Amino acid sequence: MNYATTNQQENNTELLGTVTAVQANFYRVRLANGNLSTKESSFQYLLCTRRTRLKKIGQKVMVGDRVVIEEPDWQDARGAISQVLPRKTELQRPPVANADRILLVFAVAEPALDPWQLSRFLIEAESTNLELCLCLNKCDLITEEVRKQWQSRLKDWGYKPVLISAKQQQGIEQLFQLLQGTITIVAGPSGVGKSSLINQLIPDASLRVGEVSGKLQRGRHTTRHVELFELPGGGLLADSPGFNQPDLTCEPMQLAWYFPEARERLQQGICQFGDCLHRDEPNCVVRGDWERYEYYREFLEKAIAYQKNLQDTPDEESHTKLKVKRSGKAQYEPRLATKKYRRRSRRHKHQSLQDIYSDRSVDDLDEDFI
Ligand SMILES: Nc1nc2c(ncn2[C@@H]2O[C@H](COP(=O)(O)OP(=O)(O)OP(=O)(O)O)[C@@H](O)[C@H]2O)c(=O)[nH]1
Ligand SMILES: [Zn+2]
Repeated sequence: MNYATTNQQENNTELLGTVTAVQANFYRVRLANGNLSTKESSFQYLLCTRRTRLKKIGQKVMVGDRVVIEEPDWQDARGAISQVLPRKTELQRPPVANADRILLVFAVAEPALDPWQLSRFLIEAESTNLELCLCLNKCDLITEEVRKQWQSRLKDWGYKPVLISAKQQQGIEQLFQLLQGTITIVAGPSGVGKSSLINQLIPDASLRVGEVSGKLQRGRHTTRHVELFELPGGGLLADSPGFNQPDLTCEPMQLAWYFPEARERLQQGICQFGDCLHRDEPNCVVRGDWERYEYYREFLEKAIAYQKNLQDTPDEESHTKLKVKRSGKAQYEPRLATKKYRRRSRRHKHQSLQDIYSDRSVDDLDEDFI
């Protein structure tokens, strides 16, 4: 028995922890023996279930959630989650609660840095409203001059990138400082060096693989599966398979706010029309001579097309839907046609979005989807 930790219970204080992985109905919880910024990474983990009461009230438990644990069984490292503390932030793709920041990783070469692709990812990251840190990797492959060119170009976009080389371990210390004591989600396209960077940040590979249960092992590339890994200097890091194909699913009216250049203009002036989409409207403060304005126009058309498609064809895509019963059994049922004149509930709209953009498989489903 671990007396050091049980003391917390004897003192009548709650046993608190952070959920670092979720699979089916099990939650791996890192106990809070101190705060996130502690230098000692001697955290204890419990494999927990969720109290029936939480299921009944529909309280979901997400990775990143701060939870209260009851009846810890120290011998078998088990427990039960009895309460989920209020979330600071909540992200759907990847599903992470209380994340502080997105660390968007791109490479300056191999593959070549494509401003259009970078912008797609930036928009996706901006739309989360989390703090955004842009990290440019593989700086060992370019000259000082090219480095400066990128820095200056990105400054005009409104970003101050952290330049690193995971291979030559340059700039890693700067990132360590930044990530300390916070929950960060790593995102970026394939091949830019995310894994190499994570290996630098968390050199002890055993920290990256769930030790509690074989079921919690890494490597399931579904948008639903996400895991938090402990940084040796304190803080938690999540890889984000669900963040790798950004779609322009935001409200067209919101899009301009996700471009720092446009945001600045909107903060300094007012368009004549309240519903200005900053295309050809008279007296628009956003339209103008800034590098990414053309991207804005292009992304806007995509966002409009996406919203239109969502309104027109939510039910025609599939004539069946997956229904998960209270017993946990899943079965396909015919979809009912949505009556054109019936207003769809917000909850329904929300679910449609998720259905279209999650690649979850039947065995990923749990009772949260009832
Ligand atoms: N020159 C150079 N190569 C790097 C650097 N970082 C990573 N690489 C190489 O880039 C390739 C891709 O690196 P990964 O870490 O697998 O990239 P990733 O982003 O995790 O890729 P996915 O797993 O496909 O998402 C590997 O061959 C790495 O050796 C760097 O700083 N400099
Ligand atoms: Zn405008």
